Amino acid sequence: MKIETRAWPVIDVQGLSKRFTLHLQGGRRLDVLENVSLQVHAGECVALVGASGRGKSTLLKCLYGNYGCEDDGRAGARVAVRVDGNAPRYLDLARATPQEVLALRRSTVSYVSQFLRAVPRVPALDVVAERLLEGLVLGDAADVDDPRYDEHVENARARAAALLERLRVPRALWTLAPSTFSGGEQQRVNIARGFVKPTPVLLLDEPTASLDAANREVVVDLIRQARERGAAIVGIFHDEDVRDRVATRTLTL
Ligand SMILES: Nc1ncnc2c1ncn2[C@@H]1O[C@H](COP(=O)(O)OP(=O)(O)OP(=O)(O)O)[C@@H](O)[C@H]1O
Repeated sequence: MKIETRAWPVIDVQGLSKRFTLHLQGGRRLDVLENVSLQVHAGECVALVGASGRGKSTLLKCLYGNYGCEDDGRAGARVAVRVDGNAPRYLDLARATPQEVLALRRSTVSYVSQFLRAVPRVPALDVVAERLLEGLVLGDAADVDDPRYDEHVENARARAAALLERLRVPRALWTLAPSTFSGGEQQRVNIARGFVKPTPVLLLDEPTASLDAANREVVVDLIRQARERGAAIVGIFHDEDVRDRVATRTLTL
């Protein structure tokens, strides 16, 4: 489904601040983000730039709901959870319940983190396919009885396989759990998981960091295609060549 470009932003951050309180260090306070504003429309890719430690990854984690945002009643971050129809419906991340954040991740926001959090014993193919299975749980006794189970799992695995193929993950690895994979192989499984579902929002934390030139090209293509289908993308790309080719603008933190 192509998302129409509209006047309103899919991601709308207004005056966001984020501080950490280090309880084990006498309650020291780290002010990481100060009054950050960012609007991202469908089809845009905003690259976060700035020196190490300026809070680029922290901003992505706020948008993914990993980190709470400060809520002083005026500032905040919101993500449009309904992007069709005439008016967007936003989820305010400062006030969202854990269930709302989980639903947002299922339907709206995909996140490629720097490192894959590999679940022991789950094969690479299913790490990717799971993202497409909505509420179904692979192998769960109750779900196996669901009449849609076989068809859903087959479709999800076929789409996961196509993406792993495109990302050149050797077929012999698909049935193995990624915990023993090389850094680049793990990152490609991570990328496949992040891209397999065409969500309206994509958050990318150095998606090409441990990739060789050929795989970097595949990821550049995936990002451009996501933009073309209307995804709103925020990413960190230390490789300037990649950044220049995928980003529509930059935000300096
Ligand atoms: N959970 C946390 N608890 C305490 N401090 C944190 C936490 N997460 C991040 N920080 C601090 O926030 C600051 C910003 O970190 P962040 O990872 O967002 O920076 P960055 O701009 O992405 O850096 P880099 O380019 O090096 O990856 C750092 O000083 C970091 O130590």
